[in-house]
Amino acid sequence: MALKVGDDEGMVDLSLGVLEGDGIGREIVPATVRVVDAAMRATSAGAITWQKLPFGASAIQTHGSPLPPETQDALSDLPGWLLGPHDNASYPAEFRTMTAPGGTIRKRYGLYANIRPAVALPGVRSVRPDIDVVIVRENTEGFYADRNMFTGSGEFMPTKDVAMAVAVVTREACTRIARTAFTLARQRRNRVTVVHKANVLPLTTGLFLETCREVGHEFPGVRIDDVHVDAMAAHLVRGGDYDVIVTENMFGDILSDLAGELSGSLGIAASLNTSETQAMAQAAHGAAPDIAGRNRANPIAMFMSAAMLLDWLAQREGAAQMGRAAQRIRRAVTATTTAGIATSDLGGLASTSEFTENVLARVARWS
Ligand SMILES: NC(=O)c1ccc[n+]([C@@H]2O[C@H](COP(=O)([O-])OP(=O)(O)OC[C@H]3O[C@@H](n4cnc5c(N)ncnc54)[C@H](O)[C@@H]3O)[C@@H](O)[C@H]2O)c1
Ligand SMILES: CC(C)[C@H](C(=O)O)[C@@H](O)C(=O)O
Repeated sequence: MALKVGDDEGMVDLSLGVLEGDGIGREIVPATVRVVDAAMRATSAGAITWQKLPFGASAIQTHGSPLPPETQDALSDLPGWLLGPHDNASYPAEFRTMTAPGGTIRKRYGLYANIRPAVALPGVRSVRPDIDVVIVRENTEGFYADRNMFTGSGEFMPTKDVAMAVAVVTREACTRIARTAFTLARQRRNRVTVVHKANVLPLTTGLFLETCREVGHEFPGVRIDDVHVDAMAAHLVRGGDYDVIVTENMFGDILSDLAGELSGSLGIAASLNTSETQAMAQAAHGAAPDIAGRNRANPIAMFMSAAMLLDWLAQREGAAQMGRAAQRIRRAVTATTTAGIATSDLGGLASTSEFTENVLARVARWS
């Protein structure tokens, strides 16, 4: 792994990957690199060497694949990276039949836990200003699994008039994601809510629920309850108070977009994908082709995802200064929104670059 804790001060010498992706990724990812570098400098946390790797539509042009082998090889050796959103729906037809590249990366590197917090920011509009939940999404199975007994890969068509997708749920994957959720709840408000659909899918989501309940016995201080996914959608809008929500892959995909938008905008919905050894910062939102190239995208989700990555690396390596750099990014973002500066998705007037410059100024100001 390309991470060295350099000296007694905990300064790091670190290589991280950068995969810009498509659409607004080309705006928000370079902005994030600047913000992370500024926060590392301001906290004397050390230096990051960024490895820019081919990914997305531009990689189809240059390397014949949205996720070329050289990118995959490079990621194997890195402790972490920033992944911009891809606009796979716009790729040429032969690439649209493949698993979306973001999903492929999660499975290829075993990034089984997708941690997606939803919390409102000060100073900007929010449907649920009180929301403070973390959705822990199982990232490798369900309908996204690419091993099934019929084809060994995702969806298939037994005849030209019938299409099928087989959801895979294993006790092993449920156990590890449940442990992630309960461990996180211990650092928060000691409550885990399992979201499932066991009234209709008692074998697959039933196994998920049963396994989470079993794992709950390992964490006696943490309260556990469960809610059907359709009811959870209603409870989240209505104002239900939850702490950690653990759920399977596709339910987590949908509920995290809902929770992000309720907190203010999809543009602030951060996420971190992790295994035991690697982590990938990735906004929960997509490439937003409707606003791409117009300097209108909200970069907060990507900034906050990067802060989550720094925290994860800091914890794993015992490099406390990197945790301070993460905290510096979060404080600079909230100070900026508190000052009433926000992009249009949050009701503000700032462009992506104006918002970024404001955050950069605040990152430096406290040094
Ligand atoms: N993680 C990923 O890489 C990822 C996630 C979701 C969708 N996608 C892909 O992105 C493409 C577009 O998908 P979609 O339109 O369904 O979802 P989307 O998340 O790209 O956009 C949904 C809506 O949210 C807005 N939005 C999203 N991010 C924003 C931001 N940072 N700032 C301001 N507004 C923002 C968009 O303008 C749009 O109105 C598709 O090709 C899809 O497959 C990729
Ligand atoms: C584009 C797609 C692979 C992705 C998903 O469905 O997981 C997206 O919605 C996300 O949440 O990152």
